[in-house]
Amino acid sequence: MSKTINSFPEVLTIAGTDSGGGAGIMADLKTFQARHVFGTAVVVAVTAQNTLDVQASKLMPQSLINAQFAAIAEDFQIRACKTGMLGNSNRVRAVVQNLKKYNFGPIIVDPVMIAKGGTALLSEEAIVTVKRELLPLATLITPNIPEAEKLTGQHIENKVDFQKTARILQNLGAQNVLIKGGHQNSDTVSDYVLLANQTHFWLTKPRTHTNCTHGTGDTISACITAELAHGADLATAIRCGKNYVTATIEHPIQVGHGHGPLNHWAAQKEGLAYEKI
Ligand SMILES: Nc1ncnc2c1ncn2[C@@H]1O[C@H](COP(=O)(O)OP(=O)(O)O)[C@@H](O)[C@H]1O
Ligand SMILES: Cc1ncc(COP(=O)(O)OP(=O)(O)O)c(N)n1
Repeated sequence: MSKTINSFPEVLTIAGTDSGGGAGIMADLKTFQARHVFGTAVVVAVTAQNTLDVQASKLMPQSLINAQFAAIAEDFQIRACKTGMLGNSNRVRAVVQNLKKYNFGPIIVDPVMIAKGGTALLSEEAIVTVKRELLPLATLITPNIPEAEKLTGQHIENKVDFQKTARILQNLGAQNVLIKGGHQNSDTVSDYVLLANQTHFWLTKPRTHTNCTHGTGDTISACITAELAHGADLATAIRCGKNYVTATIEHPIQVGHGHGPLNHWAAQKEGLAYEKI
């Protein structure tokens, strides 16, 4: 007789798909799988994308977004969730309404705006909606440098700028802030964390010189979501996210001809696989 294993926390990603398998919902689900949580998804947008560029995209009708939320709420006990590509103001509002309606645990907001190739994944007008309506729901917001600059109007060049910007994001309503430093021009990559209780710290790793960094933002936020669902405290979850994404970048795989995807097997090789099963 087969034995049912029922010890995987259930989590949710609310984002866009990437036909090339490297970013968006695809990166989230690969990370969830590697971190031993059961991943579900609300598809807000579909993109025709590969490692070279985003070639087309379509936003899902709001009724279908609502229906996906309802289907998940009816059948799963979501312990933590994250948002990614949300497209435009109406879709951001639809997501906000659903997040208020259902209790899906801690909300990790990755305010995805622009793909590596330069394509906008969030309309300019929607940035204000994210700021006013989504940010106050965020347990943690995880912008990269350009996203943090857009949300706050603050230019980020040095460590003090990171700190000021994180404080502005908290004043806008996000409880905790992680500003990712991948877009710096340096031999190390430093991310800055400001927690709700004002504890703050830097997470610094050597920069890997590779073009296989497609999906890094999705991956770190998905890993943090998974760890929170396992019951980790936020600081531990963020440190784990940083270790996980670093491992996936440090051991590149050869897929596609542009910005390659991450190696989601790498973290397991490094003994970072979740032990509690
Ligand atoms: N070349 C790299 N080497 C090591 N870590 C990196 C590299 N590029 C990005 N990271 C890390 O990956 C995560 C995502 O970074 P970032 O590129 O800033 O965000 P996004 O993918 O959203 O643009 C961060 O933790 C960052 O420090
Ligand atoms: C559908 C979709 N969602 C998000 C992204 C952006 O992913 P991110 O990890 O922030 O960065 P790059 O993929 O641009 O490196 C995406 N491209 N597609």
